[in-house]
Order: sequence, then C-alpha cells, then structure tokens
Amino acid sequence: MSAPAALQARGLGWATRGARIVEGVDLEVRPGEMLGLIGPNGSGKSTLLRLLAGILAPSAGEVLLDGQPMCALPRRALARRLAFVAQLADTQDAIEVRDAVELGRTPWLSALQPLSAADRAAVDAALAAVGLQHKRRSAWNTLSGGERQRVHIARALAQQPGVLLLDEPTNHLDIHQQLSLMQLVRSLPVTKLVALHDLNQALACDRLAVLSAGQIVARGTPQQILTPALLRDVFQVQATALIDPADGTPVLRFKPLDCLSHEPQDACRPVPGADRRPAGLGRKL
Ligand SMILES: Nc1ncnc2c1ncn2[C@@H]1O[C@H](COP(=O)(O)OP(=O)(O)OP(=O)(O)O)[C@@H](O)[C@H]1O
Repeated sequence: MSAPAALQARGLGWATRGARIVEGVDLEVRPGEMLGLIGPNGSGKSTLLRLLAGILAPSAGEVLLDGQPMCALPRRALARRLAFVAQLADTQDAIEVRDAVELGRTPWLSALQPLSAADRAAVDAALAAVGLQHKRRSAWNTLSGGERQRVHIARALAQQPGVLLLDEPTNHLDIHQQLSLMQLVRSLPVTKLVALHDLNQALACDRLAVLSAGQIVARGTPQQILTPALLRDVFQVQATALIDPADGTPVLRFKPLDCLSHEPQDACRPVPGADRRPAGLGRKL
C-alpha cells in the first residue's frame, strides 16, 4: 500500500458572507514533493494555504496530515509538523532577527525551558540557509522587505517541520535572492506546497495545481499543466516556450490576450528586435 499523502484536502471549502472563496478542493501533497499552487489574483491561493495550515477552519471538507484529520491534532503537535510562511507577514514588535528565528523553536520547548544546544544549532542552520547570519543582531524594523521575508523563512526552517507551506515566498526579493531562495526551497528535505505567481519558477516544481475562482481546475506535471490552452483560459495570456541556448531549459514568455486582440497598438507593439529568437529554438507550448 502506498504511503498516505503528507497533506491532503478532501472536499475543502471556505465561505464568508455567502461568498464561496474556496470550494470542493481535493488535493494531495505527496511526501517529499514540491507542489506549486498557481492561479490568478484572487483565485483563493492564500485562503487555501491558510485552510491547509490549520489557520482557517473549513466551512466544508477536511484536511489530513499524514492521513490524520488535522482538526484532531493539538496546536503544538501541528506546529511541530507543519510550518507556514504567510504573504506580507509583518510585526510591530521590537525584535532582533535571531530572536524572531528562535520563535520557530517554540513548539519544541516546554514552558520556561531555555533553548538547548540543539535548538541553537537549528536556529544557526536556519539563519545560514537564508544567508542572514551577519544580520542576526539587527532589529526587525531596520530590515528591508526582502530581508524580512528571509527571516520568516528562517523562522519556519527553525521549526524543522515535515511540511512547509509558503505563500509567494519570492515576493520582495531581488532576482538573485529569488533564484537562490527557490533553489533553497527545492533542496529542503521536506514536503513543500508553494503558492507562486512566477510561472517560470513554477516550471521547477515536481507538480502543479491550478486554482481558478476557488476551485482546482488542473493538476499534473509542469509540462502537462503549462499548456497554451490552460494559460489562455486561466491567466488570459498567450504563452510561448523558448529554449535557453545556454543549457536547453525551457523559458516561458507571455503576451496578454487583450493586447493581442487589439494589435496593432503602440502600447503592445514590440520594441524592434526584442521579439527575435534564434531560428528553431522557439516553440509554442
Ligand atoms: N476574510 C475575507 N473576507 C472577505 N473576502 C475574502 C476574505 N479573505 C479572502 N477574501 C476574498 O477571497 C478571494 C481570494 O483571496 P485570496 O487572497 O485567497 O486569493 P489569492 O489567489 O491568494 O490572491 P493573490 O494572488 O492576489 O494574492 C479574494 O476575492 C478576496 O477578496
């Protein structure tokens, strides 16, 4: 018999004031995989992640963690097994970076118990993983948006969870930090569910699930999912896959459909030469 999903949604739904924000979601995150959650603005990605993290109580359906109903797990037991990095999480607390990351150890400590050598090692490793050791004594309010995001991720890593949920983790990061963060997330030996807007980053996930108007409309490998038809229907773009001549990896390029339908228009007209690609390398997905 195959192992249960690390995290599973069954008929999951959430409604508020009569509006169904997430509806009938069936989703499995397999042990060790990196599942990307993609969908347009307002499709319900953050709400679904909050349901799967146990922060929001479902209006319908249930969430299972390693086959066990999440609602039966005490909060502390849940926090030892699952960590969530929210989008735009902020704090007004006067707190230093290292103290913020140490908060990740809370589920592992008993009342008034100081951090052990193992706890401190977990905090050091988490700070090193996001490249912030040199900022460990900096005050939170002196950090840039990207540095704050990395502290949140370090806090989640210090929690040493089996399942990590990340809501648009590359928000605020410069391109180098985006690439190194995604590389870091991919390399973590845990199960990952990551909401992403950048569909080129989504190409690197093991599998993708697509959310549209609160419902999962497709699941599969990036190659199965990121097709011109789906990208047109769900994201209203025309997609073309180009091949990076440096290493042969595919790269997606997009044009908005509303732009195409009104061509030619100055705003949509390509800069001369900018649209050229080496013959034979480009192909529509
Ligand atoms: N507490 C709430 N009360 C009312 N509406 C809400 C609430 N939370 C979310 N919504 C609505 O639910 C929809 C989905 O929001 P959600 O933030 O989950 O989408 P998203 O896919 O993460 O969006 P984005 O990509 O823009 O971050 C939006 O229309 C939002 O306004």
